[in-house]
Amino acid sequence: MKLGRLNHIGVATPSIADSIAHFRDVMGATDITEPFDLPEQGVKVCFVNTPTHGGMNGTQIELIEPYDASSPINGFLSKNPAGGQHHLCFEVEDIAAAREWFEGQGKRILGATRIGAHGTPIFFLHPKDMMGQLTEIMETPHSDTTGEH
Ligand SMILES: CC[C@H](C(=O)O)C(=O)SCCNC(=O)CCNC(=O)[C@H](O)C(C)(C)COP(=O)(O)OP(=O)(O)OC[C@H]1O[C@@H](n2cnc3c(N)ncnc32)[C@H](O)[C@@H]1OP(=O)(O)O
Ligand SMILES: [Co+2]
Repeated sequence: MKLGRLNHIGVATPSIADSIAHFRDVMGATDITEPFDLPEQGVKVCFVNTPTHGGMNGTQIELIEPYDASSPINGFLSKNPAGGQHHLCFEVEDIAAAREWFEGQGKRILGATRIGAHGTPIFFLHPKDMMGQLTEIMETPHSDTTGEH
């Protein structure tokens, strides 16, 4: 396994609208996507694009707000009512090979591999097996990927 690009930092928030105002007005963000719903993932999502560097897109801040009462982030927000850093997402070239690697390492994978907010396959690794860090693994978007973000 080779460490891939840090695609995004997931930040849970009770209010995407408040977080957008914060990143725009306090942090000076100029490139923020329109929020969109991912009901199958239980979240409303919005991306704050950070500046590019070395010709590469900057790591995104992925703002996530619970979509409904069954959202997987409700537990986190009940413990962290103001929100905060929720997960890290690293890119891999081959999601199936990555899944095999982490299974071989005895790391708990949370649910099936599914299509994430970038339109490519993703899975999550349990924080308790990942040094306390909820970790998302995402297949690198390629030019033919249908992802919108
Ligand atoms: C997929 C769309 C988008 C994308 O990028 O494409 C996203 O990233 S959406 C992100 C939201 N979806 C997920 O996070 C899916 C995976 N997450 C889960 O299945 C749950 O959140 C889970 C199982 C990690 C935690 O669920 P919950 O908090 O309800 O369970 P527990 O209270 O039993 O938590 C167990 C244990 O883990 C600690 N915990 C929970 N969340 C986190 C976290 N984000 N970072 C670190 N640790 C976390 C929690 O405090 C418990 O620890 P304990 O010491 O036992 O109290
Ligand atoms: Co994510």
